[in-house]
Amino acid sequence: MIELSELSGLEATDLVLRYGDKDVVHGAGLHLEPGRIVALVGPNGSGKSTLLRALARLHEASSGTIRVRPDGGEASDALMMKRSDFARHVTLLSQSRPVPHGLSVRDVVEFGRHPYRGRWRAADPEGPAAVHRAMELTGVAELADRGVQELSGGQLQRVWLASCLAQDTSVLLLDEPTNHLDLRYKVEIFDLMYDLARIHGVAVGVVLHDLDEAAALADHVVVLSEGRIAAAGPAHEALDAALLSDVYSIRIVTHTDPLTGRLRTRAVGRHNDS
Ligand SMILES: Nc1ncnc2c1ncn2[C@@H]1O[C@H](COP(=O)(O)OP(=O)(O)OP(=O)(O)O)[C@@H](O)[C@H]1O
Repeated sequence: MIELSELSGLEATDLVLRYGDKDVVHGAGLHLEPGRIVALVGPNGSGKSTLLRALARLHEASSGTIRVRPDGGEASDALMMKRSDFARHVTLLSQSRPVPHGLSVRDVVEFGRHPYRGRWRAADPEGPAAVHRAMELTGVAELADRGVQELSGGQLQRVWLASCLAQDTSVLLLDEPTNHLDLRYKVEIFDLMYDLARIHGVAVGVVLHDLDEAAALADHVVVLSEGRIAAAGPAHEALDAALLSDVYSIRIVTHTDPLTGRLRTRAVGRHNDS
């Protein structure tokens, strides 16, 4: 297991992100700390995926800073790091990935070890154990020799997650990771995220649409609206009913579940205003 003291998180400040000449994120900041889960929520098109992709250096920031502290020492400018060095510290499970042709599940999970192999396919003594562990954690070990093209959407999602886990990073970014998953795997992936944060000290940043899931899972919730951070903090603070109603343009009510003490939200439609 990784020592907590060796780990650091990722800190982004004042990120401006654009497509062409259109700004879609206007100066957002985010701090992902070791051992904690940050959920990004917000309406469609509010900039969640773009922000996550920028944190993973898959979308170039027009301005702003992203820093990571790879070895527990001084924070480094992530944008200046060598790609392979950065990939040892930060990984992203993105929303949609093309299905590779002719590859087995094991091949795809092993791809997660690419930052450790280098250009000349150098030895990666920890690779086999990391791949095995990632497949066990995500429940895909029994699929190891199957072609990824044969898999269901949910199985494939777990294979991609296994590939990210094999990368063995201290920052894990997940864009709607429970898409396509049935109830069992959804709960298991949430449990896994919790364990990765709490036991292994990983800094987790996750985009979720379900506000109740965000409230249940995250230490810190960030509400994005039209590319700006509308609220941030513990769920009970950030998920304010009036603010959410404004952000989502629909009436949203909240209450605290008396059994769990967790915040629950409900969008009130025209036919369920009871
Ligand atoms: N490739 C692209 N080219 C141009 N504009 C884009 C592109 N991708 C996204 N956008 C725009 O950027 C804005 C933010 O999109 P983004 O996908 O980050 O939002 P999101 O909050 O993740 O949305 P969703 O909840 O629907 O996944 C939207 O206005 C979207 O139309």
